[in-house]
Amino acid sequence: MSSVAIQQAAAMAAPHAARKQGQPYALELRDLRKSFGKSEIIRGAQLAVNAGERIAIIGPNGAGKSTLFNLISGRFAPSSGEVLLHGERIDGKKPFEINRMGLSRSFQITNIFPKLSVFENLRCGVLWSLGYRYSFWRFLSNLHDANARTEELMEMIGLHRKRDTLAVNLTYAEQRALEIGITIGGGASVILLDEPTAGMSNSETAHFIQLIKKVTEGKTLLTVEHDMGVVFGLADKIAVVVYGEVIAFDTPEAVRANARVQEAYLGSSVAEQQAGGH
Ligand SMILES: Nc1ncnc2c1ncn2[C@@H]1O[C@H](COP(=O)(O)OP(=O)(O)OP(=O)(O)O)[C@@H](O)[C@H]1O
Repeated sequence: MSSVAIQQAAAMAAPHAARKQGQPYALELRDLRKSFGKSEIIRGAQLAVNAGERIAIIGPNGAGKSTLFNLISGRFAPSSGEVLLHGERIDGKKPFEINRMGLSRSFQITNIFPKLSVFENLRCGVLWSLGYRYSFWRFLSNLHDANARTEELMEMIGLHRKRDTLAVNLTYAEQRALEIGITIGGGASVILLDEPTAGMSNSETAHFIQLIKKVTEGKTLLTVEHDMGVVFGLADKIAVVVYGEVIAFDTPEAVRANARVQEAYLGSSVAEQQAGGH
């Protein structure tokens, strides 16, 4: 993506969602720490995300971005500190419990059922979220709603014409769209996407940024991202993670101008990537 396109996309990013007084943050990390053996990987991370904000988490390789996602989504329990979802503690809870509380993390493509159609894949996600696994009778009563919701999702992610296509026969970009459809299918209000455009061409990426914006409208979005075109096109705010700490959390413009960030990571990277046409 060219630097002009990046600036245009940044200008179009949603205005920052304001937090009403007394309302909890959609997601909050308080002095979060995680050690693997003797190595402390996350070192007192702090973050407070308002409902409806789109956040990109960036940082050098090995800074701890994926580990943060794993701590938030419940794959890892923190060594200490707190994770709050809409003001409720979720640290230490299991991934499915956190999912039920309204936070959904993108499934990897390997979690798409390759031999099921687009419709069937999406409906699995929707039915799961409606709780069909607890009761067959509930499953039957929910089926109508689930079908309607699935049709709506298919339209939203632009795969309605591929309704009966098996997931294995979709293009890579279509599979990633399906993955996002499954992630948002359950109606979660906080969505975590791990490098959603990785492996896509420039034109696919530009299209996908718009798709992500559309399907996460009104939701809180966190992405881990390396591509600065995606970061500046998608994010209301950027969290810069360096060595297990959030060293800056601000608007793209402010982060770009932040001396500590430039020194630690971003200055050269943005300049290089923009010059490189990303
Ligand atoms: N399960 C684990 N056991 C031991 N060490 C781990 C584990 N998971 C991550 N680490 C270590 O934690 C550090 C941070 O890794 P992490 O994957 O979170 O970084 P990252 O910022 O996502 O990097 P990248 O941008 O390269 O994906 C690395 O040194 C990694 O080796």
